[in-house]
Amino acid sequence: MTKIAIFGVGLIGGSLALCFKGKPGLTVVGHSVRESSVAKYVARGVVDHATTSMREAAEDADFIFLCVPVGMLEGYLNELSQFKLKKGCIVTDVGSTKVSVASCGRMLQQEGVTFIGGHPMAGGERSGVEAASSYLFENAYYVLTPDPSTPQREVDKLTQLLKHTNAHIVHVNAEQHDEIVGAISHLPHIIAVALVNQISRCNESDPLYSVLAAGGFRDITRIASSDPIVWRDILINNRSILLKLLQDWNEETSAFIRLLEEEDGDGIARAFQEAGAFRNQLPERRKGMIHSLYECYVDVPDHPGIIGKIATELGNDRINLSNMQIIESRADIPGVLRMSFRTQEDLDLAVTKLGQIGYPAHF
Ligand SMILES: NC(=O)C1=CN([C@@H]2O[C@H](COP(=O)(O)OP(=O)(O)OC[C@H]3O[C@@H](n4cnc5c(N)ncnc54)[C@H](O)[C@@H]3O)[C@@H](O)[C@H]2O)C=CC1
Ligand SMILES: O=C(O)C(=O)Cc1ccc(O)cc1
Repeated sequence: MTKIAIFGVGLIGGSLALCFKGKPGLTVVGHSVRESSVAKYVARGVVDHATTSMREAAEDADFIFLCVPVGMLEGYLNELSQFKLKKGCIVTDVGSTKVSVASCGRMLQQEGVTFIGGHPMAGGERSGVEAASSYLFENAYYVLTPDPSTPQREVDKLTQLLKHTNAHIVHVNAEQHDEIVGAISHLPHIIAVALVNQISRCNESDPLYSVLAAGGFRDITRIASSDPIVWRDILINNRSILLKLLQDWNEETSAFIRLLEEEDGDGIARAFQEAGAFRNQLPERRKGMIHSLYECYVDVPDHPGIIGKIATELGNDRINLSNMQIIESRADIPGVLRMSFRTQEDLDLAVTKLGQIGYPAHF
């Protein structure tokens, strides 16, 4: 049996565990510092076995995945370096930054043990094992950052195992990773949080802000609901890159201030044209870092029986609904049902099916 130990069975660790569990020849052990979490992992069927003992989880493992917040990785690597790990063991992490962990990985100087940094570029604003899903990484990029001295055989072993995630494995240099991910993921999280907090302050004097912010504003700021501890650690860890990016951001907003002060309509239109041209050529179908919302809406005037009917019809066609919610439900107005799916494919299938059964979807 190949033993996989997962430290931190939350959104990412739990999703990896679900990708590996039940596959022939693999056994998955989860580790948590808390007894109550250990019981929960087993009860939810996410792992084959769980323990609060780091030694028990690590010592005869073939693969060790560190899936804890970025600020904890150094401590975990330090502790692992005190144990006698199995010869041939591969230790990897899933942290959202890669430069600092690469240097900590060098602490694992045991013969036959290899550290390879990793980052599955998929996730979401929810956290904890409750949000874990075996579909999370499907069609997403999974970055590995082996250094030039890492034996190719070990990189191949990890790549082979990660095939169970159905992600697309890519190799990126750790420095380049942190710069790009800083720009396309960390900076947008900061901007979303700042924007939501700005509007929240407006809302204190006029609650109509939050009423009208339903829908579009809520959707474009989804990532502001991400886990505070996970994101505290990411931003602190990548702070030098983020400080530079925020200076560039200040220049972008200053340029807009000037365009408005000078009532430069052509300049504003040009900014939209340039942004649109770049954005329109971004790849659409592959899952990016910040995941898309695969959602549609259906009017349900007579909703009590119809919700069950729609769920059953989609289920019969094996279309996986990830969430379903009535967002208007008063006697005097028609109900609107919001349906969320995990993939574009499920959404496309659902839209076709809904049309066939007389409930055309809108977006
Ligand atoms: N959330 C996301 O979408 C993504 C997160 N990541 C990375 O994955 C790692 C784990 O993140 P998630 O699974 O989202 O978080 P999570 O909060 O769902 O899971 C974190 C796990 O670490 C454990 N843990 C151990 N020590 C902890 C401590 N001192 N404080 C808090 N939790 C502790 C928790 O019990 C939990 O099992 C992080 O390094 C993050 O940067 C990578 C890709 C996507
Ligand atoms: O909520 C989202 O869509 C994300 O941005 C998910 C995410 C969070 C952290 C990562 O390192 C990678 C992906």
